[in-house]
Amino acid sequence: MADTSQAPAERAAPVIAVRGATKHYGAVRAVDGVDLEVAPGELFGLIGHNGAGKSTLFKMMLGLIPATAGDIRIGGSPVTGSGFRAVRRKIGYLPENVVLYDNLTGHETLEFFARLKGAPASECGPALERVGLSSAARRRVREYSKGMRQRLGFAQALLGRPRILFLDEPTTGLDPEAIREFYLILRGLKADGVTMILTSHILAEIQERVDRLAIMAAGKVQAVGTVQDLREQMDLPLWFRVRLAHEDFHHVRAVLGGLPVLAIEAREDHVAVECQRESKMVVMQALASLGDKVLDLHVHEPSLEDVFFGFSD
Ligand SMILES: Nc1ncnc2c1ncn2[C@@H]1O[C@H](COP(=O)(O)OP(=O)(O)OP(=O)(O)O)[C@@H](O)[C@H]1O
Repeated sequence: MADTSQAPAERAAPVIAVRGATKHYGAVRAVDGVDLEVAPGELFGLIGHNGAGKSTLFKMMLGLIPATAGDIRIGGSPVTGSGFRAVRRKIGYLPENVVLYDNLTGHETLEFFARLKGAPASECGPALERVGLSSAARRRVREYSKGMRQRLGFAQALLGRPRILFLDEPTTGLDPEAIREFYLILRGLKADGVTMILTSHILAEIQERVDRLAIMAAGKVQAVGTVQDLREQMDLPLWFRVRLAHEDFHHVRAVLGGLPVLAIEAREDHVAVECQRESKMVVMQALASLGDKVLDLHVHEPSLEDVFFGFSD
């Protein structure tokens, strides 16, 4: 099987290249020898329990805190070098806790950040519109809900038309519709070739949306790859959910006789069949041999949550 755990060498040089990144706070190994590569235009997820080291790694990658050891390059420039200043202009960052000034309006807030970034003030209106805050642009931030504050934080990250986006828990406080809109924006940015790395605790949310992800635990990267790569690395069993007419349930047992299945359970309106991944096709063929008796058939792959607990526990 192809190794997609790291960006393949034949692809363009990685936008983010982390080698042996380490950050110690006294005895705490917040980040402990992390290697990571993010390819141009990739949407990369970083997941892990509270305190796993995600935000610390983000800050190191942005050159905001010095590493105890290791080499971190963004766009080929070491984040500690003088050349990083130019690269930084191409980076947008949404911190975990974005600091906003309650007395400013949403528009004034963006004007403030635009000045800091050297971005034209003309970008502020469109950025607010992009995150759905146009109608609240003249209201003071003190009146903003949690989700509106988060959107405003995202809008500031978009100022200056960044080519690389670091988004630390970007969907915290967003309602389901706003989360969907947020990922639509990311999809548009990805189509424009923007490279993005984001953290999230909502695994179901990022499962279908990131190209690859890394699972961090205790400062280390435990696994890297696509969701499917990680499923295969964990070798978790999968489930078939077979719906038949009730009187036909016994046929399932009959066609699966002698096959390497882990469990067959008759449920209220279906039969659940569990097997290892390598047996998936033989089990599927056996079930297909039931022909018209099968009313419906679903394969349930392990979720990212199943995989996550497998790697991080
Ligand atoms: N400035 C600091 N001084 C001392 N310890 C720190 C500091 N910043 C982070 N840590 C420690 O480093 C470890 C990693 O913290 P970090 O904030 O990077 O985790 P995280 O994965 O982002 O967690 P969360 O999901 O809760 O945001 C934790 O044990 C934390 O207490």
